[in-house]
Amino acid sequence: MGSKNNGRTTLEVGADGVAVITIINPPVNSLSPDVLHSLKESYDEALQRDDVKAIVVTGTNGKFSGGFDITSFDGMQSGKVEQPKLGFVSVEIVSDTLEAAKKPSVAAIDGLALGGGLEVAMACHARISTPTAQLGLPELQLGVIPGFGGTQRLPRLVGLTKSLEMMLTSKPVKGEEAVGLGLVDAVVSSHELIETARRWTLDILARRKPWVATLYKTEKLEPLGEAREIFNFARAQARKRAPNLKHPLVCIDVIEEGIVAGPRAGLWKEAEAFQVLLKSDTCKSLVHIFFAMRGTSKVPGITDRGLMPRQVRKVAVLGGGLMGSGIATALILCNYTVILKEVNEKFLEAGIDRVKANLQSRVKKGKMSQEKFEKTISLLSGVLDYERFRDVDMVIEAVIENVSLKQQIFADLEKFCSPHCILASNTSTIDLNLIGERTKSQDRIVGAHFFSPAHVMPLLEIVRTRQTSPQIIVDMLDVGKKIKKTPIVVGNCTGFAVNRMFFSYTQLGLFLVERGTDVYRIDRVITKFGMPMGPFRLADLVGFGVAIASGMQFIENFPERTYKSMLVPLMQEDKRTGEGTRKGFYSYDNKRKPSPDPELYKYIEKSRSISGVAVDPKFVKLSDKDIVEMIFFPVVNETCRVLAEGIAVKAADLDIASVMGMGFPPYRGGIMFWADSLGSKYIYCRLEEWTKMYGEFFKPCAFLAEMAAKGAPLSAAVEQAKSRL
Ligand SMILES: C[C@H](O)CC(=O)SCCNC(=O)CCNC(=O)[C@H](O)C(C)(C)COP(=O)(O)OP(=O)(O)OC[C@H]1O[C@@H](n2cnc3c(N)ncnc32)[C@H](O)[C@@H]1OP(=O)(O)O
Repeated sequence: MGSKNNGRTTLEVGADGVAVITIINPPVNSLSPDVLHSLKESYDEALQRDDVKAIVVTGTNGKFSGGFDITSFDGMQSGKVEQPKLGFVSVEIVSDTLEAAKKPSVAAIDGLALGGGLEVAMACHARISTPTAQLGLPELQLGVIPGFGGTQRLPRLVGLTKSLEMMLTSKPVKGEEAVGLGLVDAVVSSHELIETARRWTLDILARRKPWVATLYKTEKLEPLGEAREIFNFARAQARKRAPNLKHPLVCIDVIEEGIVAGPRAGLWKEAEAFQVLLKSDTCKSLVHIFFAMRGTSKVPGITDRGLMPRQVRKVAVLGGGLMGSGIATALILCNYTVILKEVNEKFLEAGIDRVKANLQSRVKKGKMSQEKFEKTISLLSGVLDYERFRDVDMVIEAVIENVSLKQQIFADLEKFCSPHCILASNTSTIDLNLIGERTKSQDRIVGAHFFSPAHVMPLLEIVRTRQTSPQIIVDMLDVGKKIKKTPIVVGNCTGFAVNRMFFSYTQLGLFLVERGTDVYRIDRVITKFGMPMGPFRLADLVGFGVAIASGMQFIENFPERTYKSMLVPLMQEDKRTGEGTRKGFYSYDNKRKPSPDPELYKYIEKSRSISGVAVDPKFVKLSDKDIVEMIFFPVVNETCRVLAEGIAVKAADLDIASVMGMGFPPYRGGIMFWADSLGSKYIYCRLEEWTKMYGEFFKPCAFLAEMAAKGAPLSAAVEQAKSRL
């Protein structure tokens, strides 16, 4: 199958006649083609040897297996690596060698058994796990379905409803839940795991415990009529949740085949579907996102220097507003001690109340116990001055966007904090060099740009200036990881990476509306493309105050590519500023449900007349494809500039920025990956055509022009991007 030597299994036979087969392929013991071959060989050997009575399968270093080796997907997709013949793993190895073996086997699961890892475990005749082990079939998050028999065995162990939930959401269960579900047979601590599994397999041999071939179990399966209803419900849910995705529906079909036509038929249908889905654009995009997410914390010149992150124990947050309180919440949730500073008692109390409310909402949803709430909130204390800042390891400033205020704060911080303290600002627009102008500490000033609500949104932009020291970036990356954010390291400029993309996105909506495209149609088309909401619904949600403030920054810094429409200011004049005022592009009822508002057309008319633009029938009848391209190609253009200016290290980081910061659909691989699927030349030509018709605003940047001329993909251009850092 594969050519690279990539992992193996070992076989050790004890005096009790139990052979322990151990999967070894760090870091997660993934099932590479080599591991799978070796697993078959170890099994064949154990089955042949007379001194082996029974088998235990386990993984090295406290991890059973993280599943099929995702790094081998690329080779199989491009045809560089030969795909295993149909059914080789699921039928020949997993079913006909492991499950059909004449000697009993038990899986000893610690750490994780995901995807193919759990599928191997389910083919054993029993499973023992540790209470915290994670067991799941997360293949759908990679655009494929379980391919080693998981679609057939999981329903037979836990029932249809739970197995569908586990596969369709890709969420694992912990060992302690798994035992209740029937997925594992017993839960024991790590140090008892192998011994218990050895005894268990000998007990099976002696018929003191059942010898179960899961593929043929039926008692957990619902009767056919009921099963059909469950499938139909699951299909309706899958269509509603992700209308553009086919593989969840394929997964349901494959499970159904096993119920209707028997598990062997199900296995073959699964094998065929897996091979087809592996080559789909959705799978390629989602696998790209998987690796891109893990790649954002690998920053050339920073994380390859052997620097170790310093320990951050205590963090001070300045400002208890929406952002500051969200940041404080994110920190205490991950066990950091936090001091929240405000300017007076009233603001301080309000800030602490916001943090409490953030935690309480978890308690209400049953995600946090009252006891955990008390323990978490005890990590937070409030102050009105800098006295207690002397022993903090990091400060995150999150006050209003006012340059002189921030300059004063950083000058004060330099006086009160220790010289090792990291000085971070949550500014979303202001130049960090300006913020640190009145200090001598430029080397430890860094941007920590959170997205609202900060305790929920997964992205963190870490902004570095030319002076920020690599150690500070390494420290920030570590804190980011500990508070469960995906960090992207970016350079210092107006709007950094995410807001620059966002700005193009919202502006183009205004351009189209002034020429006659319907507001609500644009939102519908963009939602159908896969964004969580269209640009107008989003503007309402965020509130026009933010849109206007960042708009001003862009007009100032990038005037040649700012579309100047009066629509938003006109609405603001009438106090229509979005969801907060119950009226924006939509009107909102008591439950904040949006509906189209005919009054909006009055404002559109007025802004058209100010801009001197007439309705163009072409724009009234624009196709869905044209709407998508006119909204997103300028975003691609701006993203190219961000890359070419060296604001981002690599295109894949911008894919993650678009997915996690903007809500760009991950199954399209992020903005640059999607652009490359269409081709740089095509995007360049369309932008050129629009530039001629509608002005400089659409003009493709030099980087895009260069890539188009070479016929090169935008994401292959890392070397060309000259870093400004
Ligand atoms: C036919 C079958 O049905 C098909 C399959 O099995 S498809 C695979 C199904 N399995 C999965 O989807 C699991 C994917 N992995 C994960 O969710 C997480 O990596 C994890 C929960 C296993 C570990 O998470 P965490 O401890 O945070 O470590 P994380 O940084 O994600 O991973 C550690 C390293 O292992 C790699 N890795 C994780 N799972 C892998 C896999 N299945 N194959 C290859 N590499 C994998 C990661 O890329 C990362 O590599 P890096 O250090 O070079 O960046």
